[in-house]
Parts: sequence; structure tokens; C-alpha cells
Amino acid sequence: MFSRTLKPAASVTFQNGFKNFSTSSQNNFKVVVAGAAGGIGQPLGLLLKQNKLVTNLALYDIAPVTPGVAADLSHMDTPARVSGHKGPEQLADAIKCADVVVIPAGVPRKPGMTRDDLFNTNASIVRDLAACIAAKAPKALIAIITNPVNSMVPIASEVLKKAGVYDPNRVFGVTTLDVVRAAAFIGEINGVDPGCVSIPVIGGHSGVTIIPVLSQCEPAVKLSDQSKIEALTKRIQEAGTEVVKAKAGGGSATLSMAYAGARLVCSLLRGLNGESNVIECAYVKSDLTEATYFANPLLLGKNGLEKNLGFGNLNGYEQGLLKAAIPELLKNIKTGEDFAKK
Ligand SMILES: NC(=O)c1ccc[n+]([C@@H]2O[C@H](COP(=O)([O-])OP(=O)(O)OC[C@H]3O[C@@H](n4cnc5c(N)ncnc54)[C@H](O)[C@@H]3O)[C@@H](O)[C@H]2O)c1
Ligand SMILES: O=C(O)C[C@H](O)C(=O)O
Repeated sequence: MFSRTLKPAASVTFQNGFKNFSTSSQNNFKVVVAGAAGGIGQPLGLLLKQNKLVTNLALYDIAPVTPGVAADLSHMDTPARVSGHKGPEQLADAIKCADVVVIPAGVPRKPGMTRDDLFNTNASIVRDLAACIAAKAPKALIAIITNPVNSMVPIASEVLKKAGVYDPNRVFGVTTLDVVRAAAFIGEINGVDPGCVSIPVIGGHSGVTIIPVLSQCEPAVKLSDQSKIEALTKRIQEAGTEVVKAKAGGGSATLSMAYAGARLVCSLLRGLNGESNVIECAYVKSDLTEATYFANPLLLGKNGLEKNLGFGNLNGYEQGLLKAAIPELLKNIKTGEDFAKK
């Protein structure tokens, strides 16, 4: 397994979480995919079915095809047992005893929409799933893919708070795709394997809130001129929109998201399993900035978030990006919290 060095947040090792590997420790986890029949959910299930840390893969969706997706995946000759759960009456059964619940349930963007335009539809979906997790698996780690991530994490957190089971170390907004994209683009620029690129992406998951910290990239990005750094930053911030436009009404990123989601889930499981030095960026409750939720490198462990590693030194340009992101994050967080308090 190769490792990535992340500078200078805490001079830590940033490991590629998406790997199949055997382990002699617990190796016995239940993972639930909520939204399992969708564009992300299906390939995410495919990847998780191949993960040796997963012994029980529960696929939940409201779509009629859900039992079929479960039947299909269950024919793969890998150890994870697959169960399908369709509709709200089968949700509790899907969620009970979960170690990790990953949520890609909800509608995706079409061209011309912002992620915030999805709020009205997706907010109640995430609220209701969080309420069931609070009741049936209050200790589960929750990884929220559903957009707008910046608002969905505060909603889930408020629901868990109301139920008296909130642990900020267990609720994660999935920003892994931003990290994966940044590494892909930089790998291409530098002419190296993107898997060897270590690049923290901090802030949130939409437009100006996505802050690639290119000054901390290892190896250094081979771009000398500031205008090229700014163009690369913009491309990473707008990469989701690039896919939405290219799919021309057929949805947003699904396959790269499934890859990124499987990587984060694998890292969460490796942390739960007691592996050391497991580090990923994710959007969590935070006191690093004015924004009460913020994404940056995190050390994962047996209880989820073990240690927030911060984001180290930003150069002048990156400080400007952070300044632009904070008001947007504050607005997104308030929207989520206000909804949950209704
Ligand atoms: N965090 C990220 O980086 C990232 C990346 C890509 C997409 N997304 C978001 O992920 C979400 C899903 O995208 P997609 O392309 O898979 O969409 P999709 O429409 O293909 O799939 C969504 C699935 O959710 C299911 N669903 C709807 N309501 C549900 C409910 N109450 N309970 C359970 N399942 C329910 C649908 O039946 C469908 O199968 C969108 O909100 C999208 O914006 C986030
Ligand atoms: O762009 C989207 O709407 C989906 C996702 O957030 C992405 O970044 O691809």
C-alpha cells in the first residue's frame, strides 16, 4: 500500500483508502447504502461488495428495482452477505446494527442547477434517514453524499442532537471526490500516477467552498505561473458542473463518486478496525474557522474522527479563497440547521 504525505497540516501520512486487503482484526462490519439503486448507489454497492472488511452489505432504496440490485450483487463470489430493503417499512431492518451508513439518496443536478437547488427535495430525505439511524444504529458512522452536502450534514447532526445521540465524531460529509479529482488533474499536469499525489481539499463541497490547497501538494504542482494555479483551482471547484454539463440532463457524477465514496467508507472501516494513520478529508463539525462545519484532513479511528488535523499554512491566494468560502458555508449551514429545527 502506498502512502501519501500531507504537508504541512501535521506531517501525517495520507493513505489511499480504496483498497482490498485482508486483515487479522475485526473484519466484520455491516455497511448500509441508503439510495442503493441509484446512479451512485449501484456502483458503490459493487465496490463495497468487494471490500473484505464488509461482512454485511445492506442495500436500501425506495425504488422497485432494489431487491433486484441486491440479488444481482449477491451472486458475486466475495464474502459480504447482501440484503435488499425496499421502502420505508424496510428501512429500520436495513439500518439496525449498522457500523457505517453511507447516504447517496436524493436527486442529482441537471444543467443550469446549483447544488442548493436540490435542497428542498433532499433535505427531508436526509432528515428521515438520520432519524432512523438515531433510533436503530445510534453509534453508526454516517457518510453523507447527498447534495447540498454543506447543508445536509448540519441537518443530520441536528436530528441526531434532538434524539440525544449526536456524536460529532461520527457524522461526515463526503468531499472525497474533490480530493480524487484534484489528484487526477494534478497527476495529468505533472505526468505522474495520480495515486501518488497528495493534495488536501478543504472547506465544503460546492463552488467557492471547495478549496484545493495546491501549495501543500506533494509532489509540488508543476505550474509556475499564478494564472495557471488559479485556472486549476477553478477547474477543481467546477468539476461537478463539468460532469453535469457533459451528461446533458442525464444526472451528475456517479462512477467517480462511487469510487470516491467506496474509498471513504473503506477508510472509515479501517479506522474502526484499529488501523493507524488512516487519513481522509471530510466535512465535519469544526471549530477551526467561523464556519461550524468544515472539511480538511482528519485522522480516523475506532470512534470515527480521532483527531482533526487542521489545514496548516495557506498562501495568500488560498487565504483569499478561504475568506470567500466562509460566508457561503455559514449560509449553507444555517439553511440546514433552520430546516432541521422546524
Ligand atoms: N458529495 C458528492 O461529491 C456528490 C457527488 C455526486 C453526486 N452527489 C449527490 O448524490 C445524490 C445522488 O446522486 P445519484 O446520481 O445517485 O442520483 P440518482 O437519482 O441516480 O439516485 C438517487 C437514488 O436515491 C433514491 N432515493 C430517493 N429518495 C430516497 C429515500 N427517501 N430513501 C432512499 N433512497 C431514496 C432514488 O430512488 C435513487 O435510486 C445527489 O444528491 C447528488 O447531487 C454528491
Ligand atoms: O456536481 C454535482 O451536482 C454532483 C457532485 O456534487 C459533484 O461534485 O460531482
